[in-house]
Formats: sequence, structure tokens, C-alpha cells
Amino acid sequence: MSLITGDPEQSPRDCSRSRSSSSGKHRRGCRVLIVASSTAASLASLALILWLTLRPSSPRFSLLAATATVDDDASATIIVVDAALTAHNPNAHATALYGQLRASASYAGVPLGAGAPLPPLEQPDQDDAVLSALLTSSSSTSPSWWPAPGGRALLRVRIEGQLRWKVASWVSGRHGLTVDCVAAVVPSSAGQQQQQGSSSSPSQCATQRADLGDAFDQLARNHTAPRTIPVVDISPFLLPLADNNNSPECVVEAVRAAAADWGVMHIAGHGITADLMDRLRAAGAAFFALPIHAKEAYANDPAAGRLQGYGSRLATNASGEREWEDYLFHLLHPDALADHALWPAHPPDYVAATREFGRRIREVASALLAILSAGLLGPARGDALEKELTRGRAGDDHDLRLQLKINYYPRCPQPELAVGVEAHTDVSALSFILHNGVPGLQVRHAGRWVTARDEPGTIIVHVGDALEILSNGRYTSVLHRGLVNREAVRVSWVVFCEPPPDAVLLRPLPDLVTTDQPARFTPSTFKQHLDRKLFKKHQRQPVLPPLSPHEHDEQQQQEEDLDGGGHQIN
Ligand SMILES: O=C(O)CCC(=O)C(=O)O
Ligand SMILES: [Fe+2]
Repeated sequence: MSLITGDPEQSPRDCSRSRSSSSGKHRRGCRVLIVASSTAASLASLALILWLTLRPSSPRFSLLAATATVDDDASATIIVVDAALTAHNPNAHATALYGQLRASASYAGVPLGAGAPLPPLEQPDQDDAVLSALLTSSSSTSPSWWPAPGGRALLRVRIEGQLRWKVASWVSGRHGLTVDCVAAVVPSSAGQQQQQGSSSSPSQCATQRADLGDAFDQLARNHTAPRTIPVVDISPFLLPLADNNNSPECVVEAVRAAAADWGVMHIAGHGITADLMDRLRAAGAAFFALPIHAKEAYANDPAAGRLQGYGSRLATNASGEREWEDYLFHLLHPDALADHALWPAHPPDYVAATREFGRRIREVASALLAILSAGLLGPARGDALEKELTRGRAGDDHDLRLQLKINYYPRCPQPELAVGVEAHTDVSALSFILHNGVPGLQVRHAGRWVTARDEPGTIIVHVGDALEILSNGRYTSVLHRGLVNREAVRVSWVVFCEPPPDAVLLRPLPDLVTTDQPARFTPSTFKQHLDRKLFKKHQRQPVLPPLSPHEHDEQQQQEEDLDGGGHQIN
């Protein structure tokens, strides 16, 4: 009996043909799938490249004018706020699309009415647009908190909404937008002429930054993160007679690894007593507790080139940054070069405690430079970095300079709108930081901001630009910033350890320059490096991104790749 049936579909031949045709279909299907997915991938990467190259900077807002009018009649008090803001789209290739905009105003934390919707707006690149809002509130009694006639009211005018970007025909997702402006107005009554002084003067507005926030919240978040700044006990180099668990070789390796990977570490075993650190803290805190006129006796004048002394950045500065700090800055070492007239006479222990701290930090700086040199060139070359930073010469003119900056960050009611110190790298070789235990310092590591923990008794050490240059990039000048918070005043004492400004040429140590690893930096004096950085900083446009935290991290990284930020006085 034949197994061959009359059904062609069942014959082995047909069967094989049918198999080959199905695998042909399968191959065709696969090809289509491959072409489709590679087209989608190319389009996605094109969109990504487009986004990365054209990534827009957020619009900038300023308050053009605001008036407040009060109409008291028998039955109600009606307050009308009329505010006009300008929005500037600073981008060259991106249109800003604003939607769901709502304006509101408040006085002393009390909302003035329910707010008012604003029409959607499409703003072409480089365009300026005016947003105006008429906000009315009505209450049955005259509000007791309203300023007396002729008095000034600080009104908060806020615009919230959504922002999308349009680049060619591509439109981004929605980002939240919050704009806060403060308007100082003298309210007029309804019968008065408008000119009778109710208008506020133009001022900058702040755009909320998703990456900022209260330093305490950031620290709490950090506690669940696995990454923390390394703590290294350097006592074998500074306290050789102490009971050390570590060998000098282990210390060299731990410091080298921290300086290369993080550019920052907490150092323990530095030999500076808790008593001296407490005296320094008490003296600095007592200075900032003085009345403003007493502090202003030491005022600096950066515009006139006088950087040393007492200064304040409690405002939006010229480059659009909203830094929230007071500071005192002066040379600490060599003592003979210091201008002691700028060292506060009050409290009485300021000079003695600060001078003694300077002496001790100078010793720690030598020990750390020896450890870091050994980490680059081996134990026999422990003197290389300090020699290079001082040209191997003795005397005050060639000695390392120590500059002290005491940062005082007041409590900030809206920490998401301000930053203590903007992201920057220090120009110094090393910076030593002591603080009052209140969180705020954040360092950049592997694409994320990490909030420094309080490690009692330790001193934080940053690698600065000068050391990154000398090490030909093996040590990392750490990007960092200072956050503020609602609850507690933060004070930090930063000692910048630098080469003399003109006497030393900063360049990679010759032993670290090879054909495989050519010099990554061109030689310059410390002063030239500082000037170049300040120049770049002032050229830079502020970027206030209304982006989500992770987008912001990327954007921040991009900005950082362009320029590590500058610092006027370190
Ligand atoms: O306050 C801090 O911890 C850091 C301050 C800082 O980075 C600076 O003054 O350069
Ligand atoms: Fe700094």
C-alpha cells in the first residue's frame, strides 16, 4: 500500500517545497523586521543626536512691571494686581511652546485670589514675549496684614505651567515650569493715579530647578545610595607614633584611588585637635553673628579688584546665578604676606585660632602632597608635587599660599530656587573643608550628585585644578557645589592651597608625559589659569533648566564638559 496519497499537500515533495517556502517567508519577514528596526533605531539616534546638540536652555523671565490697587468699598476690599513679565527664549534652534499657564500672586504667604489662566504661547527662538496677568482678590474685610497706606508690599508673582520644545517638526515631552518673581510695590487706592508710585521696578525672576532642593532632603536620599565619599586615615604620615592599623603603602593607595576616582575624600588622622577646630568654628560663627555694619567694616569690593574681605551673594548675580551666601575671604599663609587688617578683631580669638589653624593645615598639605606624589611616582618621589608647586625654592614668595574662605549660608525659605555656591571646580591644588555639621556640600561622581555626610573629626579634601594639571589628569579636580536648606544655617571653612600666582608654571609632571599619554594641559601660571577660568565663566550664559532630575544630570554633565565653572575667589 502506497503511502503516497492524491493530496499534493501531503506528498513528501510538496511537503519539502512547502517547508522551503515557509522558511523563505520567514527570512523575508526577518529582513523586513531588521530593516524596520534599524530604521527605527537610526531615527531614534538621529532624534537623540538632534536633541543632544540642540538641547535647549530654559527661557529666562524678568518682571517688567507690577502694580497693586486696593478698592475699599462698604462691602468688600478688592485688591487688583497687574503684572507683566517678559519671557526670553535664548535658543538658536528651538521654539518654546508654553501651555496650561496660570498666574497667581501672594502677599506674606497669603494668596491674592485664585489666580488666572494665561493663553498658550508659541515663542520662536531668540524671541522676547510679554506675559501679562490681571489678578483680582476680594475679601469682605480689609486684610489686617496688608501694608499701611504708603507702605511697600513685597508681592510674589508666580507663573506655573508646562513647556515643550519644538525643533524642526519634532516636539519634546512636557516639562513643568515654575517662575517666581518678587515685585516690590506701593499699593495705591482705586481713586489714585497709577503714576503715584505703585509700580515695581524690573527684576529677574527665578525658574525652579529640578536638581536643587533642601540639603537635608538630599542627604536623606543619599543615605539609601551606596556611594559615599571615601574616608582615609592618613595618620601614618602625620602621627607616626600613634597606634596605626594602616601601613604607609595602604594610605598611599587609598589616597591615590580616592583622588583619581572621586577627587575628594574625608581625611582622618590629620593631627589637628578637636579643640583647635572648635575654636576656629566658634570664632567664625561669632564673626557672622556680628551686626551687619560691624562686618561691613571688612567689606571687599570685587568690582574694584579687592577680593579679600567680607562679601555677600544674596542675590541673582551678574551671570544669573542665585547664590545664597555671605563669606569672609583672606590670605592665611604665609603669615608675612597676609593683610591682617582684614582679619576680624572680634571675636578676640579669631586671629590666634585662625593663624594656628593655618599653620597646621600647611603641615597637612605637605603630608598629603607627599602621599599623592608617591601615588603617582612611587615612594622614592614623595617630594615631586610640592617641589613643582614651589619651584623647589624656600621663602615666602615661593611657598604655597593658603587662602581662607568662610562661607555662611543662611536658612533659605525656598531652597529649590537658590544654590549656596554654584557648581564649580576649585582652581587650587588642594582645598581643605571644615563645616558646622549641617549638610550642603555635593560632589559630582559618576554622573550623579552625592551629598557629603558629616564624618565628625575629619577634614574634607578636594583635588583642585592645579593638581589635576600636574598629575596630567590622573587626579580629578572634583566638581562640587553647596546647597542651602530651610532649617539650619550652614557654615564652612575652606582653605585653598595654591602655588604662588606668577612664580610657578603649572604643567604636567614630566615623568607623567609619555608617547602613550601626552600632556593634556598647556603650561600656564596659576594666575593665567585663574584669569582664563573667570573669563570663561563671565562669557557663559546661565542655564536654568526646567528638566526632570535625570535629564538635568545629563545637561549638567554637558555644561561641565564645556567648562568646570569658575570661582572668583579660590
Ligand atoms: O561650603 C562648602 O562646603 C563648599 C564651598 C566651596 O566649594 C567653595 O567655597 O569653593
Ligand atoms: Fe569650591
